Parts: sequence; C-alpha cells; structure tokens
Amino acid sequence: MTSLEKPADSPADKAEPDGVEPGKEILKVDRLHKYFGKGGVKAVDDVSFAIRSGEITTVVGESGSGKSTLARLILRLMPPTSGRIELNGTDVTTIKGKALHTYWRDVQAVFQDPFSAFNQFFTVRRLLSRSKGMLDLKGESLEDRMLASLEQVGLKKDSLDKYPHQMSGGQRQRVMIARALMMRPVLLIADEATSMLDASLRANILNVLTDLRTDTGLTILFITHDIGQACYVSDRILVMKHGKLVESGPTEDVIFRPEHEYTRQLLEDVPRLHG
Ligand SMILES: Nc1ncnc2c1ncn2[C@@H]1O[C@H](COP(=O)(O)OP(=O)(O)OP(=O)(O)O)[C@@H](O)[C@H]1O
Repeated sequence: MTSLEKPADSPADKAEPDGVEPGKEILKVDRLHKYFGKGGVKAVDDVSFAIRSGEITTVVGESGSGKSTLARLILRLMPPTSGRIELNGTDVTTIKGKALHTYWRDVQAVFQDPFSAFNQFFTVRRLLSRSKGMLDLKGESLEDRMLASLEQVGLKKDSLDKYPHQMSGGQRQRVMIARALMMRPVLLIADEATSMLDASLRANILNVLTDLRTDTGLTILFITHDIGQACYVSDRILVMKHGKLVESGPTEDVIFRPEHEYTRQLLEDVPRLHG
C-alpha cells in the first residue's frame, strides 16, 4: 500500500445494508464540547458532523487533536461538557440504564491494542462467547453467530480454539473486530486500530474494514493520525486540529482539493512519514 492510494472498490459498488437506507445520517454530533481540568483544555471544541450509513467516515489529526476524546464521547464512556449526540434520530447524550446498554450494543469499538484486551488464557471461542448476555441472536445459535462473525473478518472455524499466542497481531485484531461484529452493530468505531501493526498487517486490517463496508454495508468511524490511511479507507474525511474540525468532505475533495492549510500540511508530511 502506498501512502495515498485508494482501494479498488468505490462507494458506488457498495452493498446496501439490510433494512438501512444507504447514505442516511445515522449518527449526528451537534456542537459537542469536552473541556478537561481547571485549565480548561478544549479537547473537543464545538464539533458537529454526521456519519452516513454504509460509509467509512474518518477523523484524522495529529496526536492531541482530540480524536480519542471524540470517540470516547460518542461511545458514551464520558459525558460531554455540552452538545448533543443522536443515533438514528434519538438523543443519546444522557441516556442511562437499559437504553444505554442497547446503545453500547449498537455502537461497538475496536482499539489500538489487540493484545491487552485479550486474556492470554482464553480461546477465541471463550472471548467471543463473553458477550453472550448482550447478544440479540434473533434465532441464530451462538456458534453460528461466532462463525459468521469470524468469516466476515476472513478467519476460519479453526480460529475458535486458538489462544492469543497462536495468532499474529493482525489475526488478533481481526478477532477483536469479529467480537464487535457479534453484536451486529449499527456503527463500528475503529480508534487507531492499525497503529500497533506493521505495514503489511495494517493494510490487511484496512482491507477487512473496506470489505465490511462494501460487502455488508457496515457503517464505520475510523480514527487515525495518518492521512494516508484516511485516504485509503474513507468515503468522507474530517480533519481535526486542537479539538476543532477544520475541514470535512468527501475523500477526493479533502485529499485532492484541500482547503485548510493544516490539511495541506498533513498531506505534505506523507512522503516524509512513508519514505
Ligand atoms: N482525561 C483527560 N484529562 C485531561 N486531559 C485530557 C484527558 N484526555 C485527553 N486530554 C487532553 O485532551 C487533548 C486531546 O487528547 P486526545 O487523546 O483526545 O487526542 P488524540 O488526537 O486522540 O491524540 P492521540 O492520538 O495521541 O491519542 C490533549 O491535550 C490531551 O492531553
């Protein structure tokens, strides 16, 4: 994978997700703010955007720009200072109890480190079964759901009986994606999900994500500091700097016709980063 390359498929080739209108705004963030501490670090500063069904939307920005805080807010892992988050037209900013548990099923995440999340004494089967209580199996058996989820990330049945040390980092990250897919999420958030992988495994995980988007219509929020990866996977790119969204639009516009100086700077840094 070269640094500013697009995968072969285009959004026009995408599958329509079951029961979801493609291109519909499913998650909306409106004037979201998160300030930390007495000094009032503006980690997320008046951010508004929408994520459309069946698309990969990427938030790109340098370290400290507020990407992970934004992800944690959307995941309802911390409260915003102000602002609103909507999923499918419902305000989820302050929901609690059962509604919040349903939200946590609908909005799944994979993070940077597939190692720490994985108990070394658990097989993949045990890891995937752990979420059993939260699953809505809709008549499917747990085994079938596990196999279908593994298949979606290109892993075979024999993976079920493997331990973490018997798999590569890329395979472990695929298992983490499969674990998220067990929930049949409305939205998958991938926060720096390839950062700890070397270049070939990174491309492999990016391809898993684009295949999920194209083949199953999964909606993905991808978070990265690397505009090359953003270009490779995204339908839409949001550029974040110092907590603010400085530019957003379809990938082609942001990459080939950037309007903001900061986006141009990120693009200029690509050859230096990738050799
Ligand atoms: N719990 C916290 N308490 C205080 N400040 C925080 C907290 N979490 C994040 N920050 C600050 O908020 C800002 C944004 O951090 P954040 O981790 O969201 O950025 P990021 O773009 O994800 O960076 P990285 O890629 O390095 O994780 C930074 O200045 C950070 O120091």
